[in-house]
Amino acid sequence: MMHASDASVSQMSHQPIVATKMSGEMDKPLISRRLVDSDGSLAEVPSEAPKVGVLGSGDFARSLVTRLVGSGFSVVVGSRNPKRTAGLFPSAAQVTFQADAVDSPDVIFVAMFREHYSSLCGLSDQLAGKILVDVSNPTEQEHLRQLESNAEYLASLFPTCTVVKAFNVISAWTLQSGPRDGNRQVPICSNQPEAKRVVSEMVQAMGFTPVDMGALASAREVEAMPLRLLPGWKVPGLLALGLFIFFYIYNFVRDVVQPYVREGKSKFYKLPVSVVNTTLPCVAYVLLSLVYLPGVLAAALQLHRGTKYRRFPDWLGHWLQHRKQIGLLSFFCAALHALYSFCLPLGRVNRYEVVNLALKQVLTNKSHLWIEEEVWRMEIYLSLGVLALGMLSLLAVTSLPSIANSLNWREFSFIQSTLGFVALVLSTLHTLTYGWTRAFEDRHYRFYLPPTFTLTLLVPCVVILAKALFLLPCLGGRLARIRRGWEKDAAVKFALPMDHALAQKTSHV
Ligand SMILES: Cc1cc2nc3c(=O)[nH]c(=O)nc-3n(C[C@H](O)[C@H](O)[C@H](O)COP(=O)(O)OP(=O)(O)OC[C@H]3O[C@@H](n4cnc5c(N)ncnc54)[C@H](O)[C@@H]3O)c2cc1C
Ligand SMILES: NC(=O)C1=CN([C@@H]2O[C@H](COP(=O)(O)OP(=O)(O)OC[C@H]3O[C@@H](n4cnc5c(N)ncnc54)[C@H](OP(=O)(O)O)[C@@H]3O)[C@@H](O)[C@H]2O)C=CC1
Ligand code: HEM
Ligand SMILES: [Cu+2]
Ligand SMILES: [Fe+3]
Repeated sequence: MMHASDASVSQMSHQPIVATKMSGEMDKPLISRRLVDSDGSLAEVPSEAPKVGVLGSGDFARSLVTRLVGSGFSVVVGSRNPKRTAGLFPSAAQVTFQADAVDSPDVIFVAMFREHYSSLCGLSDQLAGKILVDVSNPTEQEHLRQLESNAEYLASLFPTCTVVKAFNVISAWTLQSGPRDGNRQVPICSNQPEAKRVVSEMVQAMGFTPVDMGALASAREVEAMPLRLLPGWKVPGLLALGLFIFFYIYNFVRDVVQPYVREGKSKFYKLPVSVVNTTLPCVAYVLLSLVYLPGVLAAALQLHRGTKYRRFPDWLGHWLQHRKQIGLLSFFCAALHALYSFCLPLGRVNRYEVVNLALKQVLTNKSHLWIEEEVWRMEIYLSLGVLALGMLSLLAVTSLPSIANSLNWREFSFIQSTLGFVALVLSTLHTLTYGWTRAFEDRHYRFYLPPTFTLTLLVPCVVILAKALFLLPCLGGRLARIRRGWEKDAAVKFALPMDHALAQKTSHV
């Protein structure tokens, strides 16, 4: 049995303890971190570092051993070919044959792949009664194919051992560099609480945080954890991708196909920058409006129901929870849009167009090209775009946990809710001043398709109008009351169990 503190005590004072063994009990360190066990009984001060076995000599085994040695454990590695592999391990670790390695430690890490577990069956007598730690990760295909988790499979091969699932979510790299990089949490499960406690304490001694996941039946779930790639981002990511594809095709048809079909002009040069820079802002803008739409829907639902004490439908609850990801994706697209916009004047296209225009003017003998309205429109929409992006950057910065933690709840919600909405309004003005009268001019309808920006305006305008409506005293006051707990049917109805049963019997609504 070993404790986190046992391990760290022996790590810090390994030498003195070894020395005291020879010179007698009196010379033991006066202050030991753990003289009394949690149950009140006197705990033995460990006379030597706790011993741990590791089977396997691969990447994971090497990192694990390095970390274990660094955390004060005495490690013995079991390899099929110890001569060849000994050089790969820190010199403090003992590397020997599998059969020799499993004899003395009570805890043995199995750092091998599932398909090789059965090769250990010859050791089952020696392993009897010990704790086996399963660190394995299935691949996606294996996980789908096998109903039984790797850990349960190991347990079925060694019924006399206690299997603990742990460390599979930690990469070999994180193990080696210590818990400074990457995830600190190590989910643990096992059918035996005592074994789970022993391994939890080792996890802690190694600088990680154990998370109890219950019985070994949860191993399948624990093994699925590393397979999940950015769980909260899947739906928002697909949404952004879907919008991108839609708007890209739409703009491709309008800006490239239509001129080619109708006038035989080749405008394929627009594909890398121009079409992308018409697509990205539309995606950013629509995503931004989708961040604020669910709040409006929630408010409308509360107004309609006259209470806030009823659960939102699942789709709305889910949507509300994914706003952060949708918002950050919107920010990402908007930032790319800004960069692309800055790049537009750098392209050849721009230079040729400027020169051609200049030449045309010379030929038609016009000297001063200056359209006051165009100038103002440009200046204003650029300024609005920059302001909107600035606001969004503020939201993005405050979504970093370290910064969010330094704000109080009101500050955070002011930035996220109020300034975020201001960003939506600024983006709308940016889009409107960019679009200007284009929506009403026939020549901008190519193949009867309206200019792209007109498509994006629908949702944001609904959100802005709804927010304005909620500011009206009649609706806003009611909403504020509902959110403070007021209910439409003010009298709270108490139903005695008997009444309830009666009501059920009599009414068949
Ligand atoms: C770049 C960027 C980064 C973002 N980062 C984050 C982030 O880090 N974290 C995050 O959460 N969001 C983030 N978002 C999403 C978005 O900014 C927030 O969700 C924002 O709070 C939404 O504002 P809202 O006014 O629509 O909704 P809410 O702030 O939810 O409020 C809507 C209204 O409903 C009320 N209300 C809210 N919840 C309840 C409730 N349970 N019961 C009763 N009334 C309620 C409020 O009082 C408010 O009046 C980000 C967005 C962007 C664009
Ligand atoms: N690499 C990583 O970042 C992570 C790995 N894991 C898990 O750790 C386990 C080991 O992974 P990793 O170290 O990367 O794999 P490797 O292939 O690098 O190592 C596997 C080791 O298994 C040993 N072994 C024992 N019996 C056999 C056998 N019959 N055939 C082949 N090898 C055998 C070998 O050691 P020897 O030749 O000395 O006997 C070998 O070094 C896997 O279950 C993996 O899912 C979990 C989390 C992260
Ligand atoms: C530094 C910030 C920004 C700059 C410099 C900028 C610049 C531009 C430019 C130059 C255009 C015209 C593109 C073209 O000619 O095809 C444009 C259009 C547009 N911008 Fe921005 N913008 C910025 C920020 C934003 C933000 C934050 C949003 C919204 C989230 C946004 C949404 C749009 C939209 C929807 C269009 C119309 C696209 C179309 O239909 O063609 N912009 N912007
Ligand atoms: Cu989800
Ligand atoms: Fe103990």
